[in-house]
Amino acid sequence: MKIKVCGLRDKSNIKELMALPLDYVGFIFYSKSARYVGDDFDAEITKMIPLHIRKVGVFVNEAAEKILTLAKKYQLDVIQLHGDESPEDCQQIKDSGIEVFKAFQLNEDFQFERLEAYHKACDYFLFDTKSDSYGGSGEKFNWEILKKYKGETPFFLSGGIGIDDVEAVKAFQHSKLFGLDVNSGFERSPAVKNVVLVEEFLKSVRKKKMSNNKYAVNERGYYGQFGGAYIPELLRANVDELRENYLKIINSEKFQKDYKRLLDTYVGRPTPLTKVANLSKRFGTNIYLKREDLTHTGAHKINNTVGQILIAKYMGKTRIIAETGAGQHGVATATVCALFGLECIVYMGALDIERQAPNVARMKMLGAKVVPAISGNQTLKDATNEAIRDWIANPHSFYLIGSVVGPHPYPDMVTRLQSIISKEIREQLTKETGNPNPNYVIACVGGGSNAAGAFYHYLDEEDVKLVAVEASGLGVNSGETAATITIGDIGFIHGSKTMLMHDEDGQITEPYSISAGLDYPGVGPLHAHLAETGRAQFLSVTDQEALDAAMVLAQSEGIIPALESAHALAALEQMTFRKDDVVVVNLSGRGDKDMETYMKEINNL
Ligand SMILES: O=C(O)c1ccccc1N[C@@H]1O[C@H](COP(=O)(O)O)[C@@H](O)[C@H]1O
Repeated sequence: MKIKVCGLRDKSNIKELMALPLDYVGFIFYSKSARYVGDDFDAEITKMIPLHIRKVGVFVNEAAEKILTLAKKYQLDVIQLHGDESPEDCQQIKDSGIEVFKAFQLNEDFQFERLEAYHKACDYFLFDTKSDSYGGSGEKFNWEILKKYKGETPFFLSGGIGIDDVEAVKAFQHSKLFGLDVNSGFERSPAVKNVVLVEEFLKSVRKKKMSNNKYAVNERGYYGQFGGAYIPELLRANVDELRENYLKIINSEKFQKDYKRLLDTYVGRPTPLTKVANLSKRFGTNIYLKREDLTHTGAHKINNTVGQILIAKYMGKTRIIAETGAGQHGVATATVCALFGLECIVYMGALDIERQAPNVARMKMLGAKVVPAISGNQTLKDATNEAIRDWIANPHSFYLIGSVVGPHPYPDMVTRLQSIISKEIREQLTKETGNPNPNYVIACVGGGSNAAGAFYHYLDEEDVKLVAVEASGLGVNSGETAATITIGDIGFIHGSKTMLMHDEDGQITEPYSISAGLDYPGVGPLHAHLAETGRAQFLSVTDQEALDAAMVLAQSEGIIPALESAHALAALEQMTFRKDDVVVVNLSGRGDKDMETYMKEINNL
């Protein structure tokens, strides 16, 4: 929720307010207002305002020429029009490249149809109370009226909002509510705000709503209708042992201390949140990359293997089994087994062993035994079957799964271990913009572990739009795809009920994507639930679109992304953003491992 504090002019008061996480500050250029900045307002005052706080000039029926002159002098980012300005007046300001807020004074008789002519000409509306003055009346209106507002343009709520309105504000819901504009309700005297009260208001309004756990796993291991533990009887004891222990261990102080120490000193966390200027310019917004590519081993997978190896140790397990497709999870598992001196057996389809020679060599160098799966298509699915067979035969082993898939508790356990990603994003954005919540979090989805981690702390923050990007391979209808949510159905795979791709006989189909990490015929049950409830938007990106996006990032920012992450980047091309949106893309891994593919697929490399 964006917060604007309006009606400022006193230099020392403004200085104090600048220490608060505000989004907008407003200056009244209407001479009949008690908050009028005055004819000789010092332009140095607006210059000292940090760039991330946007400066709004408030005008009433003023000539466009004068507005634009003052906008230049005071470096205003936004013009708020509070009089009887027409859509053409708004458009004229907008055409000059400045953002426009148009204020409307509401009462029960307000005709919302009036707004239709303004949508194109305004960036935001501001709904204030109908009064004899043009604004700043300190009067509230009945917010219920806004149920009638069905327009596209997001709005600020305004009109006499004060510290006593915190609960009402938190309870008020409207899909187009963008921010709050506060003014006379926080004044010591005209144009001088009570900084302590403003700070208290900010904290209370932004305090994380008590999680309603709408998207969390329930005690039976389900996300809505998805999840559960559909496993052979022979596996029951192993899975139950893990289910009974994982939360106790993860929540223990000792685990938290050991896990944090490893994340900080071995994995290399926190990973940076990089604002990418050239990409931001390209998409006309503010793009940040969460740099999982900078972790040890070069991808987010290590957050999970470090956590699971600790859980295995605490459970007294000495033998680790894993399956791997392209070898990345195998390498991350072999890495932590080497670190902890544990036996490591990695099952891998015989065909994948042939295709992924460097990763096979890495696993061997790290001391793991790589066992070929020679049944079926000799790919990931067959490797998983072998790993499960091994687990049944060797119950003292720990089966280390690499994504938010498999029977409960794996999806929840892996999500929690990856949630460090969104925990850090929140902390880093708070420092950077004053607000922990971005407008968008975008991540690629195969099984879905990097996306689950990037989404986790935002699941109940409905103002943050979650975007999951699947690999559509050669196209969603080409038969050569991995876009499970887009073309799949409900079914059962790897011990859980979820969405998967299957043929007419119900057989799971072989997925295809240029990116090995997205080449999976199912998706974690959390993501199936996010898709079904509409909490996350699912987009799909072809091989070619991902390759193009990888080139754009490499050549505009000097970062070569993993092919998986390139899918998340390519989704930017399918979306439209506002100038002041904050967009976080989870850059799940680095591109070194994909150089062979890039060299094969991109001309002149
Ligand atoms: O604040 C003023 O004096 C003012 C004068 C003329 C136009 C707009 C003005 N302020 C805006 O009015 C609303 C509501 O303020 P309040 O909370 O009721 O005091 C707000 O958008 C101010 O930006």
